[in-house]
Amino acid sequence: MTKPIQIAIAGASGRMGKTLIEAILNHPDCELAGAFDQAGSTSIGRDAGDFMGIASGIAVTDDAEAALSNADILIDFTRPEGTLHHLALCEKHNVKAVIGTTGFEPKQLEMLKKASSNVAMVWSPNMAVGVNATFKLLEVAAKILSQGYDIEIIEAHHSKKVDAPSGTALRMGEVVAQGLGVALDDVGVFAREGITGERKAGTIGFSTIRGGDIVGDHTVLFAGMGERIEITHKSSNRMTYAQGSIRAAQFLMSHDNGLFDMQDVLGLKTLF
Ligand SMILES: NC(=O)C1=CN([C@@H]2O[C@H](COP(=O)(O)OP(=O)(O)OC[C@H]3O[C@@H](n4cnc5c(N)ncnc54)[C@H](OP(=O)(O)O)[C@@H]3O)[C@@H](O)[C@H]2O)C=CC1
Ligand SMILES: O=C(O)C1=N[C@H](C(=O)O)C[C@H](O)C1
Repeated sequence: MTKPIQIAIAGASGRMGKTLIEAILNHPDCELAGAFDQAGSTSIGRDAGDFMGIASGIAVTDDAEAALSNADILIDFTRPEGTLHHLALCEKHNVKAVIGTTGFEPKQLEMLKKASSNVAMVWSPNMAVGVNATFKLLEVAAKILSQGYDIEIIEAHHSKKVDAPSGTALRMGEVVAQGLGVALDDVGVFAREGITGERKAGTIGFSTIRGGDIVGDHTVLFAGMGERIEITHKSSNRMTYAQGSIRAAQFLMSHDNGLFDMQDVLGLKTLF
């Protein structure tokens, strides 16, 4: 019998933190090794399973190092500055990391990549299997529709989301741009207001919707003359992100260092 994977959760009281704790407590091959959050969070000192009426035996702490001390893997869905701090602790304590946080500035992303030379890490803006399948579909669509189609990416999320466009929308833009043989930095259009002039051919536009409890919708629109193609993914439950994160944790158990994404975890890079 293989030993259960010991997993610590950062941002334990967040939307994803709680979903991850629920997924781990219900998973036959994983154990909750620690749960932590920021000092001052109302969850500190409470049992990590409190919100679902379960006694997990793990108290939420504001001592990240203590929470990581018995962990094989950290799963972190917090904010870029928090994630980078936690990664430094992972380096110190030889803990692998599954990172779902989005909204990194380019400099912060460099720091994350640097940490992966010592920490085995999966970082993906979206852990859901369906979204990663959609990335693959977009790769193909962009190649077929590279001429004569205007490309727009529309995303919608709940009112509490703090970054825009979503990490997933940006990754979709990167995948499409790569399919077109250009860099997203050169063709991305992130805002339109006033007299914008006609749409410039070859650009990729982004639109953001924020409202209510929308878990996460993404559409890539290829608008041609006389026809439109829309590739859409809609999330209705955060558990898909949590289950994907656990698959990422299982994948990392056989790696000592390096930066991977969900395409690696799901074996999609070599599919076609
Ligand atoms: N890759 C994927 O599949 C997905 C990624 N995400 C991303 O995950 C992140 C979290 O999303 P969500 O759970 O909705 O957000 P929440 O705001 O619900 O949760 C964030 C958690 O992180 C904590 N936190 C905030 N700032 C810091 C910090 N500087 N250091 C340490 N902890 C901090 C919060 O604590 P406090 O409450 O005290 O502020 C809270 O517990 C976002 O970047 C989001 O885009 C979300 C879903 C799927
Ligand atoms: O903040 C969220 O909720 C989500 N964030 C991720 C992103 O920015 O792409 C993934 C998912 O869309 C939910």
